[in-house]
Amino acid sequence: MAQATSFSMPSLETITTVSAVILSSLLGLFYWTTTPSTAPNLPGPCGWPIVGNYFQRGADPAVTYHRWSKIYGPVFRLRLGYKWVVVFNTADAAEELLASSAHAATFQSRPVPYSMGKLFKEASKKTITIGSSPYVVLLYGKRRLSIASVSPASTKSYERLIDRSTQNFVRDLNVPSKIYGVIVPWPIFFSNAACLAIAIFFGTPITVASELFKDIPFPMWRLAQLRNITGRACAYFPFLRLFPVHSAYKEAVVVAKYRNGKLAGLLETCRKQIAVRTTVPCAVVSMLYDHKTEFTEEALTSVSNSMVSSGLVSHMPNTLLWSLGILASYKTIQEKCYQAVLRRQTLVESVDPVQDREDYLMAFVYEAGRYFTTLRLSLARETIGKDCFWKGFYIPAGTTVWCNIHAMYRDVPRFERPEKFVPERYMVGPESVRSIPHFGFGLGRRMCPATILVHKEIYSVFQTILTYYSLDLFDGESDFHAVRGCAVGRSFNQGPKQFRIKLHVRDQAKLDEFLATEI
Ligand code: HEM
Repeated sequence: MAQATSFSMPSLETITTVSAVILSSLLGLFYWTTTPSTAPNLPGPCGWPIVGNYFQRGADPAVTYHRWSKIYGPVFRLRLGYKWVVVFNTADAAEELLASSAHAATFQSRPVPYSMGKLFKEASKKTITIGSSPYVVLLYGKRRLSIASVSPASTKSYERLIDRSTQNFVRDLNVPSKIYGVIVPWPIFFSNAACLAIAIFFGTPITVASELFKDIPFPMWRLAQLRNITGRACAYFPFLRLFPVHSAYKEAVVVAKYRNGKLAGLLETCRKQIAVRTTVPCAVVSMLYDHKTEFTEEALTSVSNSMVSSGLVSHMPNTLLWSLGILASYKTIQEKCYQAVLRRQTLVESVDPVQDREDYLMAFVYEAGRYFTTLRLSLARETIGKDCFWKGFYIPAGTTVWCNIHAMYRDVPRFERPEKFVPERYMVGPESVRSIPHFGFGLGRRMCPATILVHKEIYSVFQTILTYYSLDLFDGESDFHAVRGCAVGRSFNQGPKQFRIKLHVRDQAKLDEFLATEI
C-alpha cells in the first residue's frame, strides 16, 4: 500500500529568508546589468553577476589590485556585491587625490561597515577609534588630542618609557633563550608591543601593563577582524545580515566592552595621579594638560582606544616581526645594523627619525615599513559631501576608497628597484635627497599621527636587542619576501609566516648588568 506523504508548511522565518535571498539576487542581477549612474565612471575589471569582483580578489588582494592597475590604470573601480569601491594604486594618484588642496577635503571621511556600525551601537561609542570614525563634529577635536600626545616634544618627554619598554623586550627574550635555546617570537613581540603602547600612553609601569589583559575572554584581534577591509561578506551582501550573528562578532563585542573598561580605568588612574602630581610624563599627560575640560569621558576613552590599538592589535607587532625575521635571515644587514648601534653609542644625541640620514638602523626601519607594508590597503576612506571629478572621471559622494600602499611603494618612478629590500635607498641616491614619503602611514588629512613615535620605538627595540644579542634564524620562513612570505594576505594586517630564532649573547656581564638595572 502506498504510504501517505506528510507535508508540513515551511515556517514563516524560512519563507522570509528564502524570499529575501531571491529578492536580493534579483536586485543584484538588475544592478549588475544596469550600472547605475551613481557608480564611479572609472575603468575596472568586469565582475560576475550579483557578486561583482568579490571572488576575483585572490589570496592577497593588494597584490591583485597592483596587477590590475597595470591593466586598468592607477585609479580603478571594483564592485563588491552592491557596493562600488575605488582603489588608488600609484604614489602620484594617491598624493593628488588624498593630499592636494584640490581634493584632500573630499576624501576625509571613513566608511562604517555594517558590522562596525552594529558594534558601535552594542559596545558604546567609546569603541569608535579615530581611525574607524567617519567625518563627524568631534573627529578633529579627537585628532587634535592624538596629535598632541605624540608630537615630537611630548615624545621626547617620555623617551624613558620607551627605554623601559624596550628593556622588557630583552628581559622576555632572555628567559626562553636561556631555557630552550630557541625562541618563538610571536607571543613575546605581541605582548611587549601591547605593553609598549599602554606604558607610553598611560605611563603605566611595565609590571602592571604586562598583566593588564591577562584575563581577556577572547583574543584581542577579534576587534580587528571587524575592521578588515577584505573580510566581512555582510558588508557587501545585505541579505547575509538576515542570518544569525556569527560567534566571532559576539566575541568582538565582549572584547570591545572589556577593553573600554580597562582603558577607562587607566585613564582614571592617570587623572588621580595628575591631580596629586605623581604622574610620570606620558602621552595622556601631554593630551590632558591643555584639554582637561573640553572632552567627555566617552571621547577620551575613544582617543585612548585609538592610540593603543596599533600596539594591541597588529600593525606594530607585525612590523617588528618582519624586521626581526629579516635581521635573523640576512647576516650582512644585521651586521650593518649592529655597526649603526655601535656608532650611535659614540654620539650624545638619540636618533632623530626625521633628520638623521646617516644611520643605517634608521634606514632599515624605514625600509622594513616600505617593503613589508603591514596595512597594505591602509584604512578605508570615504568621499564626503561632494562628488570628485578627476581627469575626466567621476567619483560620487559616499564612495568607499582604498589606498593600495603596497602598490604605491612599488611605484617605479618613485622607488628604484622597489622589489628589493635596500635600506641604503634612504641614505644615499635620489630617494634620500627628497623628503621621504612614508606612505605606510597613509597620507592627507587622515594620515597616522604617530609616524615619528613609531619610527623611534622600532629603532629603540632593535637598538636594544642588537646591543646585547646577535640573531640567527633557527627554522621556518627564511626568504622574507613581502608577498611569498606573508602569512595571510587577506587579514586586516599582514604579518610574516612563522619562524623561530636563536640568540647569542654578545657580552654576558653587560647583559646581566642591563637586566638588573631599573630604568
Ligand atoms: C607600525 C605601526 C603603525 C602603522 C604602520 C600605522 C599605519 C596607519 C595607517 C596606514 C593609518 C591610516 C592613514 C590614512 O587613512 O591615510 C593610520 C591611522 C592612524 N594611526 Fe597609525 N600606524 C601605526 C602605529 C600607530 C601608533 C603607535 C599610533 C598611536 C600612538 C597610531 C595612531 C593612529 C591614529 C589615531 C590613526 C587614525 C587617523 C585618522 O583616522 O584620522 N598609529 N595608521
